[in-house]
Amino acid sequence: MSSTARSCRCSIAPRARPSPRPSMRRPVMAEVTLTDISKAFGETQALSNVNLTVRDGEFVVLLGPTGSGKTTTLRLIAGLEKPDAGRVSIAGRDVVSEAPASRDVAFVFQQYSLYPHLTVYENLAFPLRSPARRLPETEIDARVREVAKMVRIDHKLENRSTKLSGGEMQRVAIGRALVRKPAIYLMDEPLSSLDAKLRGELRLELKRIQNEIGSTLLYVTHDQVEAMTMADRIGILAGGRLVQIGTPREIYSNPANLHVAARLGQPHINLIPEGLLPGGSAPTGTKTIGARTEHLEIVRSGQGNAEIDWIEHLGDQNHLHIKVGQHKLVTLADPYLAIGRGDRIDLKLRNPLYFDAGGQRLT
Ligand SMILES: Nc1ncnc2c1ncn2[C@@H]1O[C@H](COP(=O)(O)OP(=O)(O)OP(=O)(O)O)[C@@H](O)[C@H]1O
Repeated sequence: MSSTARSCRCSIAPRARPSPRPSMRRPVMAEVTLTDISKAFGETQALSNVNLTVRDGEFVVLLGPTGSGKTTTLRLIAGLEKPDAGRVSIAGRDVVSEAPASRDVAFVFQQYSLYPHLTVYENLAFPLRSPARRLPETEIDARVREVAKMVRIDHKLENRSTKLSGGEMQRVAIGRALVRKPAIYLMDEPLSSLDAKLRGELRLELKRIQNEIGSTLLYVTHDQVEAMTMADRIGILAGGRLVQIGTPREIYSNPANLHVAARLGQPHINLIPEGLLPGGSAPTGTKTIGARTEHLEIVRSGQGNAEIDWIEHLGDQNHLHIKVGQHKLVTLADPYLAIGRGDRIDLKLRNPLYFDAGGQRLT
């Protein structure tokens, strides 16, 4: 894994965190570190030499295609799997030999695993009622009500969990992790079973809550919009390796290789051979050029080097499908751009991304 050494062209000022409410403040510092972690299941190498630090209070999102090792990473931290090699430490303590219950982590899964016969109140109180905790009822009650307010389910405390909508159930599942105040929250695609509108709403809620309580959170998703909007840093996993970690802006603007470049951006980055389009100045060894919308200049011209093949109307924006010889590119365009199917255009590159034959970024 390599933490990208490239400097970000657009630096992002650290965000000020609001002070957490006194009762929700976490009792311990909670940095999580994976050192040289490898894990195989039979012939499948799920993770190879993964090094990752989630800093205290940080929201890190692991993004990667199916089978890239995201869930395995969470399960190793939670103690549900043992690494073949490497160390897992939480708050400076090596936890590899500790049982899951002693690790002080809370796991939220994709499917809200609520107790259907219990009310929302009882579901939220459940983790606080373990014999090991022995919390007084008054404290349990105060915590349940505070968390219910935080996840905006306080108006349904007496409802059976089966009487809730999908979004409400997932709020309860998140609330049930929050009541425990663990050192770290691990979330495995907690929003993926919800419809797009709810996902958008809960995305904002989750970010707000994490900001409010300043918790350390490692979150797994396939969804680039979730990663871009929620993460302090995004870690890109591919084939069991952490190929890059950085702020969303760094990962988007300064991808270390073709794989990372293709993970972020809508429409997908256009990957074209060097020499296909004029403009830019390719360094020696360039094989492939990565061109997003902001790297393409379009001028209408009767003699142009490209042709508009198709226009997809998305409402606020259009996707222009452009043909350059045998190659097809897609770019975003203003819906008012006076251009139509079959029009010829001049297409030029403007500071695109350059990659060598091995797919590594060149600058
Ligand atoms: N218990 C297991 N037994 C055998 N193979 C496993 C097991 N758990 C994971 N794997 C394999 O390890 C690899 C990584 O799996 P993992 O679930 O971590 O990927 P993922 O990135 O979370 O995928 P998805 O997005 O589909 O959940 C995959 O090839 C998977 O098939």
